[in-house]
Amino acid sequence: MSSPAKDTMVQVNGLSVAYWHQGARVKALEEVTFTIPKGGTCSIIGPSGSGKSTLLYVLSGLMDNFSGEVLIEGKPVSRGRRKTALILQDYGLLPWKRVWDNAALGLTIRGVSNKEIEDILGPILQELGLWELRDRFPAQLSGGQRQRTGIARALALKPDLLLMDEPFSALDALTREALQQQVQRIWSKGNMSVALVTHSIEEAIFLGQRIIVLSPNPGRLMAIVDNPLVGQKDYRKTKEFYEMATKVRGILESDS
Ligand SMILES: Nc1ncnc2c1ncn2[C@@H]1O[C@H](COP(=O)(O)OP(=O)(O)OP(=O)(O)O)[C@@H](O)[C@H]1O
Repeated sequence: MSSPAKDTMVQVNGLSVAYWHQGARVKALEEVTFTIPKGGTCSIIGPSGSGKSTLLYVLSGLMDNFSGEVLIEGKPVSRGRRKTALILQDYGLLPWKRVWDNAALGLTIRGVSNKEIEDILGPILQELGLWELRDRFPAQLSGGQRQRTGIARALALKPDLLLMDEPFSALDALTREALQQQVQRIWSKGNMSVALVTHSIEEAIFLGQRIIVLSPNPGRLMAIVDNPLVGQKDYRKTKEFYEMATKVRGILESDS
């Protein structure tokens, strides 16, 4: 087993995953290798079917049927890791619970006291602009507000590894950009490692210090692009952002 550096949060070595479907073996990922540093953000981009969601399931510990090595903080990935949080596309909100209770759900399940929940959740809801909406039900929220509630729930658990599967895909362009900006601010505080799956080249570049590019099915590693200007003011409007988008697009198109 290789020994990861102390500043590495995620280390993936030669990861391959296959599913069985109607008696046939369907390859999802083949020999994928990369790392995510502690406190670093990483976008995972690739066409439909390139194994992006599969990769997140493996990192979350939900899927253990793989070959290769997956280490989180130097230890083999496991389902019970309490400091890993996963946010899925449908936000996972319970329709009969108010914003507050939906955001508190993970803490409630862990048996955290109401007093402690208040102390943890208050600042998070404030930061995400949800405080005034805390008594609403999900049906009374916009898509962006629902997504922020899902993010609040994950942040309340104080994860050191946050995994997000296309979290903004259902949102209109402006809401999406505003929310990207908001999560970028939270992440830039640097105490969390983040892996974000996306179809969007723009989103990958706006949010990931490192961009993992996967090939069409089965997903192989096409490139790891370092994106050091992430978080820079008005990055989206710069020449460098445009050049980075052209570079990532070129890599994606080189295998289609
Ligand atoms: N439960 C399953 N059984 C059989 N095959 C599956 C299963 N889940 C995924 N696959 C296949 O594995 C491959 C990778 O799927 P995955 O959902 O990880 O890709 P993706 O890149 O996230 O796709 P998308 O961008 O469309 O969400 C695809 O070919 C898919 O059809």
